[in-house]
Amino acid sequence: TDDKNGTVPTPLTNYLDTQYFGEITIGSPPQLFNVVFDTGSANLWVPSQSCSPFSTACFTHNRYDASQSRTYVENGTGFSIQYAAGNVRGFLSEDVVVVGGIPVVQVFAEAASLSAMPFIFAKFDGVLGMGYPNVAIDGITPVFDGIMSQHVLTEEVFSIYYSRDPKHSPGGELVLGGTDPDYYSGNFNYMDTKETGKWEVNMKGVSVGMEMMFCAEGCTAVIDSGSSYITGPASSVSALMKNIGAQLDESGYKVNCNTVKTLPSVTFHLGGQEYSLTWEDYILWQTQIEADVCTVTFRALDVPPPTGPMWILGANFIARYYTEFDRRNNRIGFATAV
Ligand SMILES: COCCCC[C@@](O)(c1ccccc1-c1ccccc1)[C@@H]1CCCN(C(=O)[C@H]2C[C@@H](N)[C@@H](O)C2)C1
Repeated sequence: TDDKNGTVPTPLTNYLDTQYFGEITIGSPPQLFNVVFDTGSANLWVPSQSCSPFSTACFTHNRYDASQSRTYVENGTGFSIQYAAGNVRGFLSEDVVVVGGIPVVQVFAEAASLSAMPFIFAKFDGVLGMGYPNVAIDGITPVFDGIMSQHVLTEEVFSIYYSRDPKHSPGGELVLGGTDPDYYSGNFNYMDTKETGKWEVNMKGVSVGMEMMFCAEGCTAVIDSGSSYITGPASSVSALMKNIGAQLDESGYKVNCNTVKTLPSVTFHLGGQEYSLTWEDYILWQTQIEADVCTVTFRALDVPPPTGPMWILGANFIARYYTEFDRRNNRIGFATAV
């Protein structure tokens, strides 16, 4: 991979279009970890060597061993993070983290306990939050802020490409300091983030087919590279699922695979532009032995006001629209992914 603005792009792995992650190293000599680059959070954590052998989720992943690193600095402050599903508990440590070829001395969390659900299903080891400092737990300076303060980036931006087809390689790419023209076509359309210091924007509405059906009076859209799916208010998502004839079962909304090609586009009105997803973008078609399964990659999630009501645009959106996260201008840019 050639050099882009002083950094090396990080190729990402795409696991079944639902988990995207890439490699970083921590410590000297470097210890390898696969992490989700998550714009919806702002902390770095990886499983710890000191985690209990009974913590299956921890035991089946790469673990950081402080005793093997000559650049390790003890901290010991407690740490815990609660996700929509799952939680992580541990303690803080400091060491040299290398992301996209750039070293940064970083305070991160060693996870001593990981909830079995959902981390036993994780194909990655940890999470590297790419969010703003004000959402960082314990006020820890996030990795990207540590990199920006070194003034090695041509532009204070990072960009994410997620592939749509697990068979293509690479499954995605993170660029620090720029964008990668290999993965988008046309121009970027930009929109300012809300003043909250989060990767979220004002959305003007959500249409199904030609009809504006949701968020007509405006709402918030979070652009979240750490979410597999799109989430929306439960009332809106259930109305949308009813409209496309989807049934909710224990693992999400399903549609009959032979109706899929007739499904309407779902359009998100952001920054004066319309971003449409077709069935190819929002249906996960899994060929199984007995019958194919077609999962709708939308989930209901109610976030109470004042934060909500909100939609979270995750990997299935980013896979269609190559995304540039601009910390210099506090804006997000979308271009058509190729
Ligand atoms: C694109 O790749 C996405 C990675 C998968 C995310 C995820 O699907 C997952 C699946 C299996 C095992 C673990 C995790 C997982 C769990 C927690 C953190 C990171 C990954 C998450 C499942 C629960 C809801 N969800 C979030 O809240 C996410 C929302 C996001 N902002 C994070 O903070 C947590 C997404």
